[in-house]
Amino acid sequence: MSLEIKICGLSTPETLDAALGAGADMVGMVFFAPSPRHVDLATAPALAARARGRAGIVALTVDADDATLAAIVDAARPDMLQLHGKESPERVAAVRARFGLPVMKAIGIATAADLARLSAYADVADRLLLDAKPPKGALLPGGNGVPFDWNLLAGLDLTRPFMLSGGLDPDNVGEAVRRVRPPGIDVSSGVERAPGIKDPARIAAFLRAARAADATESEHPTGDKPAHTSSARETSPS
Ligand SMILES: O=C(O)c1ccccc1N[C@@H]1O[C@H](COP(=O)(O)O)[C@@H](O)[C@H]1O
Repeated sequence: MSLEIKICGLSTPETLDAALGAGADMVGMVFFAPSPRHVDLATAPALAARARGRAGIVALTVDADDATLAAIVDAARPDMLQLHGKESPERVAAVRARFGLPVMKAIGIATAADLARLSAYADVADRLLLDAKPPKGALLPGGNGVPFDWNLLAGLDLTRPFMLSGGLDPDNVGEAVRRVRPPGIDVSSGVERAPGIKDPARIAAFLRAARAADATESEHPTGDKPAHTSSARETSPS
């Protein structure tokens, strides 16, 4: 299965087209007012219509209540919900049941202790997004452009597919793909020229570098099969 690539925080038709044209598998819209990438409910339908059928549409929310989620689902008709706040496993399960959409739960990683939280979420989410924990004082829970120590993922054995994120950019994504060999990757600020302003050239460079590393790794693996693939199933939580 080839690497799935998500470009997140797209908020204009031009940059959305850049991501689609460069071959992104998923495109993310951020519904979180403090973010410079925030998309409002009036803008979302046209953006989503542009992407529909060409890439998976992911709606990113942060600790949103049911009414807010309902409005977002109504406006964007996403293919997947990304929960990027402090949602508990119970809340993830409830959102999934209520909206009937696959859910990707973001988990902040800073130390090995953070990995202990993964299995509870793997039981209820369709996918996990392994992101860096926000730096102290950060205004956003994600989209901060900081990586975490990928060595922490060595030997990880997950029952769900995951996406690697946090501080990826066109220069480091090849190394990330070769070292971690994640099923998917996600990027936001690393393909911007300024906070919230996506750069079509950086989007294309990111996809090129990631695809090249994935192709090389598939043809000439440089290491052992990563442990996280040993039991990962493409099934959904019941
Ligand atoms: O992008 C945002 O503005 C954002 C806001 C609130 C929560 C998450 C957000 N983005 C997600 O964070 C990861 C990592 O971002 P980055 O690549 O390090 O900038 C990104 O993939 C988004 O899914």
